[in-house]
Amino acid sequence: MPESVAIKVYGRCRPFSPEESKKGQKAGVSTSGDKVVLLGGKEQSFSFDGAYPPEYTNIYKERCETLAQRALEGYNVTMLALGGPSSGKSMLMSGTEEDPGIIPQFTRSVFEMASRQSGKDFLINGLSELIVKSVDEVNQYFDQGSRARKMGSTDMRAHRPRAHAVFTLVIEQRERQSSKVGLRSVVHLVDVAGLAPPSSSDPDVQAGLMGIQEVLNALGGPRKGAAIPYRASKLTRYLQESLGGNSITVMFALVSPVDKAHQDNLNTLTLAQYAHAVKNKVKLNLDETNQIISELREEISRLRDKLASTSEPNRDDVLKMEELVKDLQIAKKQTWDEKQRASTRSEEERKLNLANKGILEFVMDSGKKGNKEVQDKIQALQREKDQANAAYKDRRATVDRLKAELQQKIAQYSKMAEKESENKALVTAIHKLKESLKQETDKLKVLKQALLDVQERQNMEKQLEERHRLEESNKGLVKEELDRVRLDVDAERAEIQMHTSNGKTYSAKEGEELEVKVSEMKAEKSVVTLKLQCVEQEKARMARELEEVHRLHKEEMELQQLQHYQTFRNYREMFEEQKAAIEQRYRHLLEDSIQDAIFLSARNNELITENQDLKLQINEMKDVVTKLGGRLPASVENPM
Ligand SMILES: Nc1ncnc2c1ncn2[C@@H]1O[C@H](COP(=O)(O)OP(=O)(O)OP(=O)(O)O)[C@@H](O)[C@H]1O
Repeated sequence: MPESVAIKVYGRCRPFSPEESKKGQKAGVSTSGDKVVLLGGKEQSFSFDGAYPPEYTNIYKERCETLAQRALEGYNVTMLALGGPSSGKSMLMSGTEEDPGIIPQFTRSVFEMASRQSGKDFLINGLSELIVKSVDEVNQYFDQGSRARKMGSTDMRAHRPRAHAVFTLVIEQRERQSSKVGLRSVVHLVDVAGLAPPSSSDPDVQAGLMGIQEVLNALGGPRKGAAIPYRASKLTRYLQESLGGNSITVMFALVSPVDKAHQDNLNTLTLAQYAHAVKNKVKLNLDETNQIISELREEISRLRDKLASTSEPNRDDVLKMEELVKDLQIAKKQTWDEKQRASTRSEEERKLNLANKGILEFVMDSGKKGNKEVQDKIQALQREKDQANAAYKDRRATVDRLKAELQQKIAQYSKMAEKESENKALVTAIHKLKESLKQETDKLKVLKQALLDVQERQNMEKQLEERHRLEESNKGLVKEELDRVRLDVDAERAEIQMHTSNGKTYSAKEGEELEVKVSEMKAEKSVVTLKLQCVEQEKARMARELEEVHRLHKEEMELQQLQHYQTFRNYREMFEEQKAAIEQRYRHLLEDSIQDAIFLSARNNELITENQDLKLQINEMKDVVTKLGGRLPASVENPM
């Protein structure tokens, strides 16, 4: 049961800017308790759920943090900043690096709270499509969006209303060890572009502003009770659940402190007053995708059995089947696994792009030291892959076009052309198209395989190159070490020889020291040799691991190929069934037409005979009448 929850509204007055103070601008607003008071000739007071004076800095902690918890419990949440130009909306919602606003703080709370809930999986889709895994990722996307949105000057005197900003997080969650239905909540964090005179040149921004005003008018203002014009703008369509629907909504009515902003402040507070009277219908959002999918599957299988049991399928059933399959495809895209797969796919694509770039850089600076031949090979394979990709795309387009044409012809055929010759032409066209489709599909398969082969070869080459580099550098290190030991020994030997040639004799103590030195060097040499053996062993181990990875990869590829083959076979069987049904229908039509032709030809012969008999009778009558001296009427004289 939805729970009736009022939209919470808080007034907020920003501080005077240094420039405003310097110019000695007059104050136009004060706050007292839950009230915001507009000063001036006639004071106007507006009561809300709270009112924050300029010096207050703890709004997030006090009003927003608990909403992160509610969002994680499965409730939709909206936080909306409304106000005239330069009233402090961006400062409140986005803030600055030193003083972050509601959006960055809220996303941080969501991730922190989610990470504390062990035993649950979360899927957080930021900006509607991108699955985000960390606060930093969210912030990065948010910054990009903010930069794109900033159109107007930041000079407070020269404000142009800029775009509305809606930052949306979709939070999906499920329990890891349970089949319980998951939860899915949507969070909208909205900065509505300045409620200003219609000076904006962007009709979409203006439409959004007007839309919000009209919706609030109809929800809690003078037009209360009238139909709510959500469809008036994109913004209001998007925020339909936030205003009067299923969402816990908090609105911040932002006012500028200067009396020059009186009209903007009055507009803002009046609208906020309307919002204060609105009650939303809030409920827990269960993610029932899996249940819907199994219901659709059951219905499809029932219908399939029904269609299979009759030789003349009912057209409505066929249409319904198509609809159900479409629904199933849509529902499947909503599953957790599919979303994760999509997310992984886009992540892999991104990594691949970066990897390609990285390889190119590596190629450029490794000309001197790297294995030039292997690098050239990698580049050539990359080119081959690009070409194969392009060819694959072309073929794919041809196959898609042929498929579409085939579908069209089949549809035409099933609508039953009147004349047999047209039918024949269509059947011939269908056969031709089928043939071309088959050929193109085969070519496509070959291309796809070639593409996979190239990719695999490219990976192998990259791994070989890496191994080669490691090997070379290890060898270099060991060689350096051995050379050093050898040089030491040579130097020592040369010194001894020099001394002895100069007639120097060694005492027993010196001989002993020299022997110790020699044995130390021998030990050092054997350590280096041992290190070399270790490196060789490590190399052999890595080679084995690489082979294992390659084997697993190959097995996985074969499995995938088998699955693709199975899918292809299923499609072919389905296609063959449809073809047999169409041909059978065509044969029945042909047989009926032949029967009709035989019947009509027999009937025609009968009529010709009857006609001849009638002509004979008429002639006989003419003879009789002529004999009797009479005249026949003209119509009998000249029978048709
Ligand atoms: N709480 C605050 N403390 C200090 N300065 C603030 C505060 N809120 C807003 N300001 C300052 O007031 C000016 C206007 O604020 P802001 O850009 O957030 O307004 P806005 O309503 O988003 O404007 P617009 O809709 O026209 O883009 C900025 O210079 C901002 O730094």
